[in-house]
Amino acid sequence: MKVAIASDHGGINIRNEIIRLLDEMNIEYVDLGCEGDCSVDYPDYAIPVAEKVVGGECDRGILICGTGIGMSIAANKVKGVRCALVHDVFSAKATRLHNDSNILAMGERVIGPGLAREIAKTWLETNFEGGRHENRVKKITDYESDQL
Ligand SMILES: O=C(CO)[C@H](O)[C@H](O)[C@H](O)COP(=O)(O)O
Repeated sequence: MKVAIASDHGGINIRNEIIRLLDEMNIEYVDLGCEGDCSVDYPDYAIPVAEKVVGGECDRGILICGTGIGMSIAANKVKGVRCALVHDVFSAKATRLHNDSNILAMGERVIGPGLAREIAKTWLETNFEGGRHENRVKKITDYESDQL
């Protein structure tokens, strides 16, 4: 598995924590910033991560900003992205099992690094359940295909 990861200035500490986790899990990753700690715009980071995932260069993406909301909104504009904004371990597991989410968004002004690490670990280790969920996800991708 290869992961694309990025944050804005509001998510640097959790991004560093998740990079440590990826190293411990021997998961390959590409870090798309942000560099330094000055104020940046979350779409400039969400969209490149999303494009790496839907383009096939990476299998999954992880995005962190202050709330995770801006990152998830921006990433979900990219066709093929199913970005889940998650702040608890139950939802991290459920969104992989049921939604086959391919990007995880979290907010550093919402949760601490310890919980973020548990969420990311669970999300990375959980496989899509398929079955009844296949057709539900297909309805989303079919809708996307019908868009311009
Ligand atoms: O986009 C966001 C909210 O939806 C992120 O939380 C950003 O990190 C946040 O908006 C940045 O805010 P700041 O006041 O410019 O640091």
